[in-house]
Amino acid sequence: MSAAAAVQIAPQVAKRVLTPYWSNGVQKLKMAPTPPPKPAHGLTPPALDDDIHKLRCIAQLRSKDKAIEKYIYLTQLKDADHNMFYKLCLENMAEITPLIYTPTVGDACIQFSHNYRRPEGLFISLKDKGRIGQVLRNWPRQDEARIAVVTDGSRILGLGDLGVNGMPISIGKLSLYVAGAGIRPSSTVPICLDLGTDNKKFLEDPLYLGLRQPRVPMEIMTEFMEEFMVEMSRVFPKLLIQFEDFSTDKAFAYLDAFRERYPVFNDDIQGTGAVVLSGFLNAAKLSSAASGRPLSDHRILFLGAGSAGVGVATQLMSFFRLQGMSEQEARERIYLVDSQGLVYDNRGPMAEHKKLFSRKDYSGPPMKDLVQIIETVQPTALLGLSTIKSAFNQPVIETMSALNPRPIIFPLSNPVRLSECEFDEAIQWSGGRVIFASGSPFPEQDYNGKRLYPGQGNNMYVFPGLGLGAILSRASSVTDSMVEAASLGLANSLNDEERALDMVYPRIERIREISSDIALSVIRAAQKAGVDRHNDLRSMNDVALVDFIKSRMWNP
Ligand SMILES: NC(=O)C1=CN([C@@H]2O[C@H](COP(=O)(O)OP(=O)(O)OC[C@H]3O[C@@H](n4cnc5c(N)ncnc54)[C@H](O)[C@@H]3O)[C@@H](O)[C@H]2O)C=CC1
Ligand SMILES: CC(=O)C(=O)O
Ligand SMILES: [Mg+2]
Repeated sequence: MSAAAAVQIAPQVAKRVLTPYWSNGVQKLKMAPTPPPKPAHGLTPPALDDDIHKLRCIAQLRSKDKAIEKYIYLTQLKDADHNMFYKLCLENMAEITPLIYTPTVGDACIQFSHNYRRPEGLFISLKDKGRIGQVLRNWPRQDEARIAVVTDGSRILGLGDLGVNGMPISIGKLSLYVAGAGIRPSSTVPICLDLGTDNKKFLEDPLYLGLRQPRVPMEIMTEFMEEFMVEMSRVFPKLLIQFEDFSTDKAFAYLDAFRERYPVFNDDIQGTGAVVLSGFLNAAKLSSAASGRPLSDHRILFLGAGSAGVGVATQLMSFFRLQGMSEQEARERIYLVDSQGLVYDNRGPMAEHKKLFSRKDYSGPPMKDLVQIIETVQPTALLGLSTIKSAFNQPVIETMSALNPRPIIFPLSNPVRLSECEFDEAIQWSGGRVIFASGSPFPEQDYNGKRLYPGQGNNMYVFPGLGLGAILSRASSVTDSMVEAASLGLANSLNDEERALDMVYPRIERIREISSDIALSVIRAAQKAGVDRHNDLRSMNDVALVDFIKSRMWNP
């Protein structure tokens, strides 16, 4: 924020919007997302040098024992010197991503109200209904805004309803937009909506920074969301919106309600669908090479039928359809299991989002035991989006391994402590044959003298490139074809070395290169769908377009 912009904000307004309500004067107002200019000569030590300072910063980071302390250090570094923060991110992606994103961001959310130090992002609460536009106009960099990550805190990772403590998830995702796709930091807008919380512990916590009331009914939230989206499009006409970590009912409802009207996508449904399809395609190649089974013969079993599980199932189904299967054939490849067991028609009433994949070919008693379900379904792939730690136990993995020479097992729940299994367990119980990807990172393992690499099946591989492509093409909406293009762009981005190591996702260190490939595919898909508004890009060939994409990436 420029100094001029800072003085235009009446202090009492800035305080209301840019600090959570509960800070109530306890907190001194200080807004500084843009770093101050370089201090004049004499105001820094004589031997301060950027390259050496980088070593000093990484040493300070590594000197902290706890991940949450490292998170706090990095947050302060981002405030004080965002160039240095992003330099460290880009040069140490594998080390820093787990600190600014899952798993550590989960703890940062839980502790947000306790660790809060200074304003970052926009907080919009139920109390702002009727004047949301006025609140949005308090954002200091309106003209520059290109991407907002918006959460209502109702389902943060697998941690449940965290209310206004969900803000760090919007901040963390946007840091990955900057690091991973070169989105300019000043064009990112983290937003947390406060519609109350049903988290009893937070409601009783005197330090909790959100409204002290239960979540409002869906009808009231929908009126709020309508006003919010209209005002967002007025105040930020060039903005792409990513909905993040809304509870499943809201995630589907608001994606459906707004996706035709505004450039918006839901990361948990669509981003996760895209990233898991991509990893599944690479895993299926490895698995099919061992079993001789064609892609059309794979059967995928999901543990978890929420926004993420059904989002992935939908993406897989649409891919199978592109391969020439009928809708029914494609649907029949997929089996959902939720907290009540296998999802099938005769089980009784069920939520709308599960109906498409509800089985019609089973009508016996409820089937709850995962081993029994695996023996009945005989899946080639087992995907976990259930938030149930250790659900993929030894009998489950042994049963998958008895059925498949190379079982595909993806425990995708976040953060790491909710993962359905760990990498070393999956290796031991499958005799080293597992093809593995998880939502949060696990370390590489050695088994029988061979190094094995876990994939990270996390939407962080997709949303930066998808967002970059949508922003550069000025897409008026985010179509299914753009999401699919992002997924296939990622699947094709493995290089020879990664393929030789049986990896299903590329190394995270290559994220910039991957994001530019994904952005190219997304822009082409937007053009094909006719939703692009930057028509000059149409006449560029792919080489010129990739050069253009790279030239638009911000570098620290
Ligand atoms: N790897 C990635 O990129 C992503 C991972 N996720 C993770 O996926 C998880 C689920 O997210 P959502 O679908 O939005 O949540 P959700 O709460 O809507 O879905 C959870 C599902 O698991 C089922 N479930 C709960 N207990 C179960 C049990 N004992 N046995 C079988 N099923 C059970 C529920 O019935 C529900 O269908 C979260 O941990 C989230 O962090 C979400 C998005 C992206
Ligand atoms: C990765 C992600 O978006 C989630 O766990 O919700
Ligand atoms: Mg999410």
